[in-house]
Amino acid sequence: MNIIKKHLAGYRYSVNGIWLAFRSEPNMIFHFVAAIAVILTNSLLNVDRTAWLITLMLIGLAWMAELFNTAIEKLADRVTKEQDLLIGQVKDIASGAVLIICVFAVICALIIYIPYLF
Ligand SMILES: Nc1ncnc2c1ncn2[C@@H]1O[C@H](COP(=O)(O)OP(=O)(O)OP(=O)(O)O)[C@@H](O)[C@H]1O
Repeated sequence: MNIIKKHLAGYRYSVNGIWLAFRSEPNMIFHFVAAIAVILTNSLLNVDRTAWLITLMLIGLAWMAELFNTAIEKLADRVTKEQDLLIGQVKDIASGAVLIICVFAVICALIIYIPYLF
């Protein structure tokens, strides 16, 4: 019973983490709007099951990258808020991870949607 309680408490912390990221990171709103746009486009174009799977995975990966980026930024700010070369590099690399998944998501979206449009 204790194990189940602990496990369920873990979900509460995780959901709290997602909520905190939404509150502290404006980019999360962008990712949310992009996810809604993708879901609407998929429905309007009536895309096949594979396209749904790929786009949903990309949404998940983009959100995951943004959450890691937000966590790393917070940790970096805890280390120091002074200008620091390494902290700057750490933040740039974390934000680069988000950019990479977003660029590949756009490329995948073009490959998936273009045949449905023309
Ligand atoms: N303490 C620091 N020392 C050196 N450079 C920093 C420092 N804090 C931030 N920077 C630089 O400023 C950039 C933006 O950092 P900031 O903490 O404002 O993130 P942000 O604008 O929320 O980024 P993101 O859009 O990725 O969420 C970093 O990528 C880094 O290049």
